[in-house]
Amino acid sequence: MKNDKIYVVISLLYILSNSIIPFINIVYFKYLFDAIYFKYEFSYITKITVITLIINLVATNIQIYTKSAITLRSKWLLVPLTSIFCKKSIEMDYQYTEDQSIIQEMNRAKFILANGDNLELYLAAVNGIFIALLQLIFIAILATTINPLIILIVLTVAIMNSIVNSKIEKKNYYLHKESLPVDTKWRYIINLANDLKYAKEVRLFSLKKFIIDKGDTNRKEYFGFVDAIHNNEKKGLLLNVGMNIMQEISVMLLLVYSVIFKGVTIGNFNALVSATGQFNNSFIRFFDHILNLYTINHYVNDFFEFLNRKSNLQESSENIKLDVNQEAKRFECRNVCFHYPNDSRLILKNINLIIEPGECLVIVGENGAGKTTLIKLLMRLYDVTSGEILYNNINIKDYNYNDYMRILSTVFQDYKIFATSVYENITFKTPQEKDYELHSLLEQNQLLKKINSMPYQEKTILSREFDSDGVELSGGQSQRIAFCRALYKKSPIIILDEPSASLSPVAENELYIQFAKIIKNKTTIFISHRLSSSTISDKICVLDNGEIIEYGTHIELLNKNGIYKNMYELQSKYYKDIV
Ligand SMILES: Nc1ncnc2c1ncn2[C@@H]1O[C@H](COP(=O)(O)OP(=O)(O)OP(=O)(O)O)[C@@H](O)[C@H]1O
Repeated sequence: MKNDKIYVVISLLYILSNSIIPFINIVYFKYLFDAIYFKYEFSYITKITVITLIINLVATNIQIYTKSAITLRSKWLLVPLTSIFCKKSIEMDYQYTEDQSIIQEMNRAKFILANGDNLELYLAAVNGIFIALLQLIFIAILATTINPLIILIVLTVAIMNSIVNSKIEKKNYYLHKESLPVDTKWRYIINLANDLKYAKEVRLFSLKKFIIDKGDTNRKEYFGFVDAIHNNEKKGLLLNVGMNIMQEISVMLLLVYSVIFKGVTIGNFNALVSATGQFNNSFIRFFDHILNLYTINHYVNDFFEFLNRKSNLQESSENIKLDVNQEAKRFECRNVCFHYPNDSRLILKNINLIIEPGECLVIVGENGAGKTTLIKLLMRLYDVTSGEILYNNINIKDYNYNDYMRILSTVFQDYKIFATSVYENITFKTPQEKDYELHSLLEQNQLLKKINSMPYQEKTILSREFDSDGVELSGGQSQRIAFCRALYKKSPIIILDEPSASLSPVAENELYIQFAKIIKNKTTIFISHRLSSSTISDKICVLDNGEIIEYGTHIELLNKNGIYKNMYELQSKYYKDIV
């Protein structure tokens, strides 16, 4: 209704035209047979025939027009619904993207949109229910005026059939639900063969057999579910056929009895035969549609459950505004402890840390020490389990969430380059003729020469997926694009999670020197495994098993003769050895 009011009007016309046709025809034949049997005048027969024909003609035309309009509009409805889904997917908490149960819920919600037929089927089921219901009402009224017992028999059998079918559909929905993760896994496996991201690993580690065997094992498991679904359907069909045969025999016997002993006319006999057939058909369709609706409704429920999923981030009534143009302020972690929602293991324990405005802090530590997790908390991708994080002496939960996101810029370890132009990849704006800011950023990050050599300079698409003139950048070049993106955002705080992972040591060194020039007054927090980066930092924080074990300047930590000094000396020894 919200997205397409005309659809509702068209549907009403469609429902009315479809439900009236069978009823009119049964009534027509009733009068026709009686007219022939009782030898009515020919003009009477002509009159009822012409009226029936006109009604049929008008109703059929409406039916044809509305049916095609409905098909078209149901397809169109996919567009606004997909937008709603995309909007929610983007707005939902980041932490949900790491939660398997929510990823599964999202996949089930996608089911209604993924294949346009599902939405069409859903809408057709809604219309079908109303059509069948109106047909049932018309025919029941007609048949009851002649012999109510017949409707009773047909109704009983139809209800029994429907109960059997609904039980089977319910079982099948749960089987299908169970089969979905298996199917998703299969899609992931076959994707490994086609997705060029994995092309190198697949070839170098001879993964052909590994992938195909895994795919085959998975399919066997999946077909176990498909088999069970088919067996259920077979059982249901057998029961339906048995009950229908019994119903037809008893109705026929009753009708013959009514004609011989109860004086039912030949017109009424014919009307009852047609009415029971039609009633049966309409009832089966009515329940078929209800079942379809019931089954798809599970997915529609998943769709709405996903849309209605509330944010897990703790809301604060404060909603304090932040100005993105303001200078950086002080960050403070006070007794911060954290565990992930699906795991009670404490990943961060009593973190106390101050990051002064404009300071450059490097977080170092072994794999799994909790560095990225600490950054996720600073970025409010997760809320702390206990303790608090303050920005400008105010708990970060009290700021308007979108404002808070705006003051942060990030380059992740697994940053993504989008299949769009250099310009859009950095600015996320529609291209302008001359963007001097972008130009100088490209220059500072040593990308200008490369970009100028591309077929359409900054308008060149950074992928060959849709465009043969597109360009695939190297890891280091892509990382520089990600840097430009973070700097173009002009936020006072920059967070970098292993920003130099794809750079050579020389390039890394150059990047840090330039970076130090560019960031000037910004607060910078970054994770790095290469300790050469820590020489440009103001402070270093060493994390071990979720705890800060050392904190201070590069010189202070070297003098401390602790873990940092060991790590640093080990790494510089490698560099020297290489040299
Ligand atoms: N979404 C998650 N759910 C549950 N546990 C997680 C999640 N993400 C990370 N962890 C766990 O938290 C711990 C710390 O991970 P984190 O990524 O913060 O470490 P890190 O110091 O950044 O490691 P690395 O240097 O390898 O990137 C690890 O034991 C990891 O398994």
